[in-house]
Amino acid sequence: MILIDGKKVAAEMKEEIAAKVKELKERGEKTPHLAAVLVGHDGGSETYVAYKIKDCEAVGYKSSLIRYEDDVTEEELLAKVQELNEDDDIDGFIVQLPLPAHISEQKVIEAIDPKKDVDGFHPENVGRMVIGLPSFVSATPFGIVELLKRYNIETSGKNCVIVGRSNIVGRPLSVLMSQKAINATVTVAHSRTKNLEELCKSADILVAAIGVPEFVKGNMVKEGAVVIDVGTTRVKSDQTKSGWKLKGDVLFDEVAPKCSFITPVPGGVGPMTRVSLLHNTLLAASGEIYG
Ligand SMILES: NC(=O)C1=CN([C@@H]2O[C@H](COP(=O)(O)OP(=O)(O)OC[C@H]3O[C@@H](n4cnc5c(N)ncnc54)[C@H](OP(=O)(O)O)[C@@H]3O)[C@@H](O)[C@H]2O)C=CC1
Ligand SMILES: Nc1nc(=O)c2c([nH]1)NC[C@@H]1CN(c3ccc(C(=O)N[C@@H](CCC(=O)O)C(=O)O)cc3)C=[N+]21
Repeated sequence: MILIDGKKVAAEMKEEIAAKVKELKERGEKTPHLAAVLVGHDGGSETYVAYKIKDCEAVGYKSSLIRYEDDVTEEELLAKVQELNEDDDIDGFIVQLPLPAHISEQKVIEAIDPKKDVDGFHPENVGRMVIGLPSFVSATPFGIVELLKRYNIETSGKNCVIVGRSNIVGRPLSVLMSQKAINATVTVAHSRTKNLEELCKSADILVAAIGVPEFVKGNMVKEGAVVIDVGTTRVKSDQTKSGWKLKGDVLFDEVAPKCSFITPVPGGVGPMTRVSLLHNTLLAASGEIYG
């Protein structure tokens, strides 16, 4: 069993990005600038946005954080998106999800200029990705594919089962995994899927992206499978200083001994999501996607 070290791969990618930023600066070009919009005080969102700012500093980007309280109106938020779209200094920005219930996430996502949509959530980027055109690809699926590549994991002709069909993870990952460069045969499972246990057991590559802690048990995994655990659920714990513990969607101790490769939580997919956002920001700054 090989433990996939997402933290290490992400650190390598960060170094590659930092080197490119250094070159840009030496050529006298603009410093890449990523902005993040955070609404409210959700613990998870606060953590992820704080990481994003730290990551930007580490590779030499400029970063900005725009904060709103929970009671911000949709109008105010849309006006800010417009302002960020028009701000020439900002190369890319993200609006952290989830948003409060009175704000339409879809409206906000569609208001983002696709050229600055480094999350890859705008329908234009999703559509371009589906037909294989240059696009910003959602950070988590991009990070997962990068992990498979860097560990030289064979994907061609393999049965890939993805549990979860969200717009930010499961669905875009299913598209990437079936593309010609990857060539997996993909099945997308969800809460209405029948015989999920058997289906998972048929997977050469099993991806769990559901948000149900320790859902995937040992008896659901084929001997020699590659298991990618996307889930990150914060559960209360009296064993940690913070009072929280992060749990994946995979019951690691049962599943790991059966795997050829497995990602841990934390330290697997999460760090790859973060570095993929940095990757997309560099693409946005260089105009490589849209010219
Ligand atoms: N590590 C990282 O970088 C990231 C981690 N995450 C984590 O990944 C997890 C999933 O996130 P996200 O994709 O946004 O989640 P969503 O809640 O948007 O989607 C969850 C998906 O899982 C399916 N599902 C839920 N319960 C079951 C079940 N019991 N059996 C089968 N399918 C089920 C749902 O089915 P249906 O559609 O039928 O409702 C849905 O398609 C979360 O823990 C999240 O925190 C998310 C993004 C990045
Ligand atoms: N607009 C938007 N874009 C996102 O990309 C986005 C979002 N909204 N909303 C929430 C989800 C979730 N997400 C994660 C990012 C990093 C880790 C991560 O770094 N995890 C670490 C541990 C983090 C910790 O210590 O809490 C790990 O797994 O090792 C996890 C999850 C991005 N998301």
